[in-house]
Amino acid sequence: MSDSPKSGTTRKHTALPKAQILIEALPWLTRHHGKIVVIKFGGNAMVNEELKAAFAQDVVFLRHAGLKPVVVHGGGPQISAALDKHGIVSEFKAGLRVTTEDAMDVVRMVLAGQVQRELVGLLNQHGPLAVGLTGEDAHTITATRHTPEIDGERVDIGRVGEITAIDTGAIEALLADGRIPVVSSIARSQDDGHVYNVNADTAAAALAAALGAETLMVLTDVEGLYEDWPNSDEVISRLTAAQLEKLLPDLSSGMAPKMEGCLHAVRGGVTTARVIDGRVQHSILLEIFTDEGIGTMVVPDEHQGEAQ
Ligand SMILES: Nc1ncnc2c1ncn2[C@@H]1O[C@H](COP(=O)(O)OP(=O)(O)O)[C@@H](O)[C@H]1O
Ligand SMILES: CC(=O)N[C@@H](CCC(=O)OP(=O)(O)O)C(=O)O
Repeated sequence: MSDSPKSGTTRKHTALPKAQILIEALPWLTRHHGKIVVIKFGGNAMVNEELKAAFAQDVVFLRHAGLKPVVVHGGGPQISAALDKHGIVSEFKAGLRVTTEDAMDVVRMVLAGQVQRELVGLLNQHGPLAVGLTGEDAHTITATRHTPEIDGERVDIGRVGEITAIDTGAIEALLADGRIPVVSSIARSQDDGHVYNVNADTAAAALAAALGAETLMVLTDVEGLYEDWPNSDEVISRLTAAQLEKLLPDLSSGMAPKMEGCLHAVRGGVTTARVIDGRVQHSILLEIFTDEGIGTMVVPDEHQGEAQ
């Protein structure tokens, strides 16, 4: 068959849209160059191997495109499964896991020894890039025992930490060395020396603010913040900090720490905080490098009315 001139023409035609895609990314590449992006990968978004591999590709892509990604991971469902195997029943109060001393050992083992190791391994398939640490390392996250107020009373939920300080030194040194830090949400208390279980959304937001990140991106298992959950799946695409603050008291457990985290981040100087659907392959790249922003974006109040 005379395929040579024809295939040459076909190659030119298919190359053009690919080049266009790359060129369209240019303004975003310029805008985000050198900026820190904190990406929280929720346990519920780690649905299957393909998604985890695509997540790792996206993060490595960002790094090679000149951004500075920092990964903070969750692992709620993975912790619950491991506790179940140990015969420990999972209980949540105010959206936080009631964490006994025995449960804390399991939480630490699953987050630092299992989920973090797996993500570091996937990222490092692309080169010697990822380094895992927990909030315990180099005082990255310091916490004190958290006793949330429920129905007007302080409630003891065990080894759950409230962040009191962030030391960004270790993460900044890794970023300066071209590495991708992968952080597990475990903290140590300087008061009693114990380790504490910290909600991963809260940890990601605190790190984003302390690092002066440009973006906080929270990957979860829904499209974003639904306006009237669970009755409708209408996603709120954009919120100012003030608008979000008004909504916070009505949010239920899964979304509450995420949206509180987004508010904390933008009030702490982060330019945008986004909740996006981690079930969509390459959602990170779509969000950062294209117009097709998906999910819910939170911006500081002074951006009210501005196009993003
Ligand atoms: N307003 C809301 N919009 C979207 N999801 C909500 C809302 N309120 C509660 N949720 C719940 O929050 C869940 C996401 O939080 P979570 O289960 O903690 O995920 P992750 O492991 O990603 O942190 C959703 O699957 C949904 O069930
Ligand atoms: C105190 C507390 O609740 N800690 C969480 C930490 C993991 C987490 O936040 O994981 P996701 O992001 O997947 O929900 C927990 O034990 O489940």
